Amino acid sequence: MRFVKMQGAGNDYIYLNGFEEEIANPGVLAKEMSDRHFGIGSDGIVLILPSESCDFGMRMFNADGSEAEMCGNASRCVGKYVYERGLTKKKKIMLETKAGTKILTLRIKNKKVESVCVDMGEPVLSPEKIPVKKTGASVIGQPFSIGNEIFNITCVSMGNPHVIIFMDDFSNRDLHTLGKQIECNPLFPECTNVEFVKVDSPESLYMRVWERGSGETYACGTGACASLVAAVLNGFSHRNAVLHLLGGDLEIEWKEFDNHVYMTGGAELVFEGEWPYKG
Ligand SMILES: N[C@H](CCC[C@H](N)C(=O)O)C(=O)O
Repeated sequence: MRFVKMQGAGNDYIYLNGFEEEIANPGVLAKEMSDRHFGIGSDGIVLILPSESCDFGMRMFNADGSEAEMCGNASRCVGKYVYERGLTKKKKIMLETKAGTKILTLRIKNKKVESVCVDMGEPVLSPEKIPVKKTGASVIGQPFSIGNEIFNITCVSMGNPHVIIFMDDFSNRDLHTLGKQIECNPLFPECTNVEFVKVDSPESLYMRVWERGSGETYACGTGACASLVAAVLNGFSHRNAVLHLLGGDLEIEWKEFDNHVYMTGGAELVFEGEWPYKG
């Protein structure tokens, strides 16, 4: 099976072309391929698929084999893949995901995709839709205790669940332990992605992420969008800010006129190859 490994802000996935390959058991494949010692090594796999309602479809599986509704960094890489490999000539691409249709706008330079802006849609704040076991219209800066510490949490869905914790400094914190403890806490019936955010200025935020199903990754596009929304709701940032992640920067804007969040960033090919059929 042919595969392509790509990364967006260091969030690396293996992309499989569903137009050419029969991909049975993608969850099992995701676990095997993602293994950094016995496989190719990645944060998960992404299937690029035909779609009846859109130009293309995308499905994404975490490194543990679980399927996520949406992946921001992968959506930009899919844009680069389909354009540069001649699957489309369009620079505005409708992408079907489990979290609805996302619109990609490609910026092209010398026939290459230089960056992609994704209309990520509206953030979801209602606890039962995220889901988070809380009452009320939203969860913004509410206390949540883990071990003997109390954190203020803000919950946002960008098609997939996110909990955002603002910290003055996360450089000497054990985010792995904290991330693991929060990811499948009973408060989150479908588990959650966890973002730790340090506000640098109203236009600049530092973020680290513990992803549901993949652990710490270098970046998370939906997480960056959710963090910006959380920062605005808590009065920490403007509606347009740069999110600095371990693997690079993303520009996020939560527009007032349509309530949609727009994410702009790069997408890069790492390498491609062939995966042997096993069994
Ligand atoms: N890294 C991805 C999100 C993966 C989300 C996944 N870990 C889940 O929701 O289970 C992004 O760029 O948006």
